[in-house]
Amino acid sequence: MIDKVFNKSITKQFEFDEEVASVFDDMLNRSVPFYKEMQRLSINFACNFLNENDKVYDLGCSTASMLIELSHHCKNNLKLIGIDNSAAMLNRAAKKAKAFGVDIEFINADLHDVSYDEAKLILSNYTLQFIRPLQREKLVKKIYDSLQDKGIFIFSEKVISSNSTLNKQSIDEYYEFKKTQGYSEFEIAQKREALENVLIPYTEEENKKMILDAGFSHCETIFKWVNFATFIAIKK
Ligand SMILES: Nc1ncnc2c1ncn2[C@@H]1O[C@H](C[S@+](CC[C@H]([NH3+])C(=O)[O-])CC(=O)[O-])[C@@H](O)[C@H]1O
Ligand SMILES: O=C(O)C(=O)Cc1ccccc1
Repeated sequence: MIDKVFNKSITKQFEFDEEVASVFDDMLNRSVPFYKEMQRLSINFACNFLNENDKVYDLGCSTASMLIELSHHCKNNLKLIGIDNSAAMLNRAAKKAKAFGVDIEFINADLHDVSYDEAKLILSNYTLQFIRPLQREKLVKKIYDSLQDKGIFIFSEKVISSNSTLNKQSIDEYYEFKKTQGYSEFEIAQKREALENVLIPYTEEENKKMILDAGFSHCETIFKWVNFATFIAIKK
């Protein structure tokens, strides 16, 4: 379904509710520049590290697009687990996984409340940005602790620039992108307001510092378009 969520006047904060879930795949494809390319690159990098029966978590899996694509592209059998605190998202995720014949365990919970088993790969695309800063650092430490040795954390985030001129230009560039995707100025402004204080982006440097502070030995940006970035972190 086509995303028209912000075509009408909205006064509440952004939420991953039934209405957003029902149009989510379209929303993400039209709101995240090069979403499919980011997904393709993340999967290719991930597959190089994965072995038979490895455990993979997707934190904030939404409608499970990433896990379904991963299962299609990796030659190994994987144990896939998707976690999200939106029941509306997981309903759609379960239906999609079934339709594509992919076996995924879904956990409807807050990312802070889950105790993670040891995993080879943890994915989290565009989800840490919704976690309050102090909690975010704690969650990343938990992610680090849950990974096996040589485990991998691949995540994507909307980022800001520490240079205010470039930051403003980046926001303008992103809004031009949204216009090319068919969003009106009204829809763009409404969503911007709804996301205020809900989506809290870090700079690329702050993201890397958070990762290294958690104990990871390496963090690399594998993809970046203006204010959207994908990182790969390696546990020694
Ligand atoms: N504390 C939390 N606990 C659990 N889930 C959460 C929490 N906070 C947010 N979420 C969930 O994180 C997801 C973020 S969307 C991820 C896209 C996906 N990764 C994709 O690549 O398709 C990104 C976006 O919409 O920008 C939503 O499904 C929330 O319900
Ligand atoms: O659409 C936006 O303005 C964004 O910043 C990206 C986004 C995409 C999907 C849900 C929330 C935010």
